[in-house]
Amino acid sequence: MTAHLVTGIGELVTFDPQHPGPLGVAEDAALVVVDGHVAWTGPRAAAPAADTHQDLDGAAVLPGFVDSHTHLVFAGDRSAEFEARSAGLRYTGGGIATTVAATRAASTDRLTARARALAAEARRQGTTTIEVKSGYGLDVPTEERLLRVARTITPETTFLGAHVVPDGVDRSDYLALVTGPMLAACAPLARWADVFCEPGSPVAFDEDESRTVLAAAAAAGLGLRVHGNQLGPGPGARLAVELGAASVDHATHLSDGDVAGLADAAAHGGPVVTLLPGVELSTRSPFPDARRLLDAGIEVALATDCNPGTCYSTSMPLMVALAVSLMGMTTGEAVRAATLAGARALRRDDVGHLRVGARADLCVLDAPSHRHLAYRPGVPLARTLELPGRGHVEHPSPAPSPPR
Ligand SMILES: N=CN[C@@H](CCC(=O)O)C(=O)O
Ligand SMILES: [Zn+2]
Repeated sequence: MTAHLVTGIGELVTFDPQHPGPLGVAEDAALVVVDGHVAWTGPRAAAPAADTHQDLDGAAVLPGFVDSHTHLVFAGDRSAEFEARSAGLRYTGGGIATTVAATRAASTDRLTARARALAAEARRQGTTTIEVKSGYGLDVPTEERLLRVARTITPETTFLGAHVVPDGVDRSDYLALVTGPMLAACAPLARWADVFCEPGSPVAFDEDESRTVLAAAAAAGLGLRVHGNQLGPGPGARLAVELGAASVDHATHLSDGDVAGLADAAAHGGPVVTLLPGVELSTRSPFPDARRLLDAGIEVALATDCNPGTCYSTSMPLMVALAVSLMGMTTGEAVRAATLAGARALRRDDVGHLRVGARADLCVLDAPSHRHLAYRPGVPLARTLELPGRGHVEHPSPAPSPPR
């Protein structure tokens, strides 16, 4: 058992109540890692002896980012759709069909290489835990293939057969496929199931359809997540509460009733609300009001939603900067949302913090404080700290326990 000591940490964000403030910050700090886990944190002057040592010269260290919502496995390019939005085109979800066609036509090797490149890109910016959804296959063999690719990257895989109804397929036939043979083929490869619940969209799913999808997934042993309230008001957040989902994502258009329901549920481990500000940036839409959710006592997470249609970014630092400057979050709240709350959205307690026993997933900033993530937007300050003896694995989390 080798102990590795990290010193010269100007500011160490732990979320450990033994250190001051809501972020559990130790200053002029040190951290000891044993067997890939945090064994000790505290002031440099009190650090125990260790076998190996590195010094960070005053850098800030945070838990690695937890990106709890991505669609990394796809082929093709939708930069023309992005460009058309600058001429006033509204996002409706219609472009998903373009990605589905390109993805079906791509080889598994090509899909794997691209997804792994995106995961590595995320890791270079400090992301150490990542969720990956299917949803650009929309037939049984391709959805299964996408989940097999996703599992080479992360144990946090999500079956999103109910992304949209594919072109030329009858809605009720597709619902039967998603909740029948497709679910049977995909459930063994996934930890979670998700649905694009957006009754205003002709391609996504309404309340009854979404409830049917989620109930079938829960019966197959999957934990639940919901894409809801993205394009307009709708039942997504309410359904997430009703069905005990771990997270409702997007949540841009919430009614007072939605917020009250989420706040009531928050007291009993109800859904985390995962905001995806890169989507509002890319689709030129109004940003969600994070302040309203935080003031109601709701756990708010931030994630990238990396996908070719609504946000082609793997950058958690960008999401933090957007949340602070445009969504009413403090830098501390945004850092919590990108780490601890992301872990809660995945029902993980081994990541997203640096309490003793946590995985030693460390994000180091080329800056003295977490505040610089928002203060210096667009500057590549964050990286994953590779520790001796751990080797370089893209996302080395072990298979987590079942969600429910
Ligand atoms: N909203 C649904 N799905 C994705 C976008 C998919 C796409 O447009 O390709 C999202 O989370 O934004
Ligand atoms: Zn999404």
